[in-house]
Amino acid sequence: METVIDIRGLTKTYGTVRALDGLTLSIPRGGVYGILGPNGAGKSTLFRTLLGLIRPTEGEATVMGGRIGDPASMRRMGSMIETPRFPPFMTARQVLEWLARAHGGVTSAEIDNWLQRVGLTEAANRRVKGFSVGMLQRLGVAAALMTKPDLVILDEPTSGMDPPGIQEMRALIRSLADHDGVTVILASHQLQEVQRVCDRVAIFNKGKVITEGKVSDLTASGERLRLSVTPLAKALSVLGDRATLDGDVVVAAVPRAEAAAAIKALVESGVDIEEARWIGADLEDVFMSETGWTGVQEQNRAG
Ligand SMILES: Nc1ncnc2c1ncn2[C@@H]1O[C@H](COP(=O)(O)OP(=O)(O)OP(=O)(O)O)[C@@H](O)[C@H]1O
Repeated sequence: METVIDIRGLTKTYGTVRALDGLTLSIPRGGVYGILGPNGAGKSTLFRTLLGLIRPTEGEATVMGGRIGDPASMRRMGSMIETPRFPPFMTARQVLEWLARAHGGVTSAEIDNWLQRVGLTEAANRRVKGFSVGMLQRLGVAAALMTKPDLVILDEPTSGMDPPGIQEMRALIRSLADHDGVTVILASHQLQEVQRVCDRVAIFNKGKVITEGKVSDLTASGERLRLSVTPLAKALSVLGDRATLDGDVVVAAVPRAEAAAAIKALVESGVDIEEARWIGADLEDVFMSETGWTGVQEQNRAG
């Protein structure tokens, strides 16, 4: 596997807080890679470290073969960290022209193309001080990509966007990976979006990677058998702690290899099975089980 980022034992401490705690991770070239984790898990700290904005306390990382801060590697990397800020009196086009002059090698046709790809053609000549958060995010993405990086890091690229904006951003991110050959690394709390757009993800907690893999593998490993049965109580007692009740159906965490035996046990106990089908876990289920988060805990906190 060709990698764009190799991280070995990266630690960043702030006083007693270990924002990154011996983090080790390799990110493959190509595709869209998601970094997930609850608030404070260390996602932004990792991005800032990779971009050379903060120094790690221990450990090392290479970005496209170069050490952190290596100018040749940094030139091949674009980024948008949090909602970007631009001089408010400039128009969107002026912002890109200004950044293009600083970087060099970006034509005005390319600026037009990026304005169009991020959906800002109509707003191109409006001052950014009137822009919504979502519009600033789009302009930030155009600014990050205009210099034709091989790798782009996007921290919460859809935060503050409305559903159509999120959909457009998803299509843009996919097209960057699929048609422009850019490796996209993004952090997001919007797990449904991540599941739709990312090829692989790493789930962080407390400065460490707790799970990493292809989205399809992670969600397949959480498959459940969904059973419409009567009587419910009998089915629950036969399946034991493998089963939970979801409304009026039983959801059983039974491996495929054991499914036939579980169904036979139900039938032999006098349970009628009206329907049995497999349902995949979604990324939210995987995230919650890996990070130990439960809806009940969250409701208790809110209450
Ligand atoms: N400059 C700083 N000074 C002190 N502590 C910091 C600093 N930056 C981050 N931290 C702490 O480091 C930990 C990791 O923070 P970080 O912002 O990397 O998490 P995150 O996963 O990006 O969170 P979020 O999802 O909320 O953006 C947190 O406990 C945070 O409070």
